[in-house]
Amino acid sequence: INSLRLCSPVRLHSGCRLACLTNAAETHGPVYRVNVLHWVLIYITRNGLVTALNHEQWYKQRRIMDLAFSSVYLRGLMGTFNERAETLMEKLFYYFANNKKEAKMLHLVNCVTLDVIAKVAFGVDLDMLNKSSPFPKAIETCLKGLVYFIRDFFFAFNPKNWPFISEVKEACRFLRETGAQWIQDRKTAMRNGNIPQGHPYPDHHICWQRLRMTKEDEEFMLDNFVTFFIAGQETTANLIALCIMQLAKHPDVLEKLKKELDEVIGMKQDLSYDDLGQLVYLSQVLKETLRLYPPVPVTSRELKEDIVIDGIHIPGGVIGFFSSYVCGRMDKFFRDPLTFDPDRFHPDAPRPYYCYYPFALGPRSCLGQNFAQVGAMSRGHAARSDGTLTGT
Ligand code: HEM
Repeated sequence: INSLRLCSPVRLHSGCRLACLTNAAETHGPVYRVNVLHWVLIYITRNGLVTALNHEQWYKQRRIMDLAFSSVYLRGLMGTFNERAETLMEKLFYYFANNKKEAKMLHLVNCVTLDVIAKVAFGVDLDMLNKSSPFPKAIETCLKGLVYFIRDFFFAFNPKNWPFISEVKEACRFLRETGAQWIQDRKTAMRNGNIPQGHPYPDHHICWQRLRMTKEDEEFMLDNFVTFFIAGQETTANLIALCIMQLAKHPDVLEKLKKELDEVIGMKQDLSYDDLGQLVYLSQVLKETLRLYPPVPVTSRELKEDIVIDGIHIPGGVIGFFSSYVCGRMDKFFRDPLTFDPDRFHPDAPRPYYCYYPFALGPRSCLGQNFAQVGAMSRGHAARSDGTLTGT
């Protein structure tokens, strides 16, 4: 309410609006009603990891998931990362290059990241590179809906936008129904003591492990089903696509990277987790891409107590916004900030101090940070200087 009073009645700042909605969700729980003139709006906030407001609930989920994303666990996923990178390279080589066809890299890496998350998190084979599916479009539509909704309070009231809003609702429904179906399949498999064809659900898949599938587990899974696809898929795909774009613009960086890949990987067919640690320049290139193009450019945190920053008093209770995008482009923090220069992240260079946080900082920082980096790096290894596929 305070935020509403502070804002112009015609167009609410998305920040104030978020603050207001966050307060409401905390006070009234996951479903609440807001009356605006004669309109009744029902707000539903789910409890996926990114959006969980209740600390206890978040902490419980995060503890389970931290284990699932640990480096010990990620080691075991290298097979899937390698396999999907290989499929992408085959597609690029045999289909696009051999037929001299233009490849839309963002679409292709979207398919691969989707495949990887579905496989390692849920044990499901989608094979998006070779089969068409409504999945990528549904995720894109949900994200677009989210952005438009945050930008403009009255978006939903303009009849011009109603067809798009129906599309967003349909996309959300599709994602949740698919999630519910996967959970149902899993339960049936557990009940029958077998693993259905095409749905190999051994307990080491991220989201099934440690879950007994109580009603609460099911809710948790469904919320996180959407969370992982939204939080983990597009972000990683954007990172890879933007990195490819930068490499195309900077042949010198590409050459240096190829040299490193040749030296570290050579003709080896599969990358091991330990190989990744040696791909120092590739990691610098990815970091520099994230500096200029952070896939999550803004994050927000509610201040519990009053705080003074740079001599300015900020009262507790307000929502503070942090932008990795803005910090990453400030001359004060990065000299000549618009120049793409991976050597800024050379191991001997001074480390950026609290001005570089593409995965956010603190306890609510990105759960999938290592996962995303391993995923991006294992797709980088195929691009070697001899132009061959890995292993051929
Ligand atoms: C380049 C890729 C990625 C980037 C740049 C990124 C960035 C971020 C950022 C900035 C946050 C904090 C959001 C906030 O607090 O407002 C976050 C949270 C989160 N991310 Fe990522 N992310 C990436 C990939 C992934 C992947 C691959 C997954 C999972 C498969 C994932 C899962 C999550 C989850 C679950 C959270 C919420 C953590 C919590 O609140 O405890 N992310 N991510």
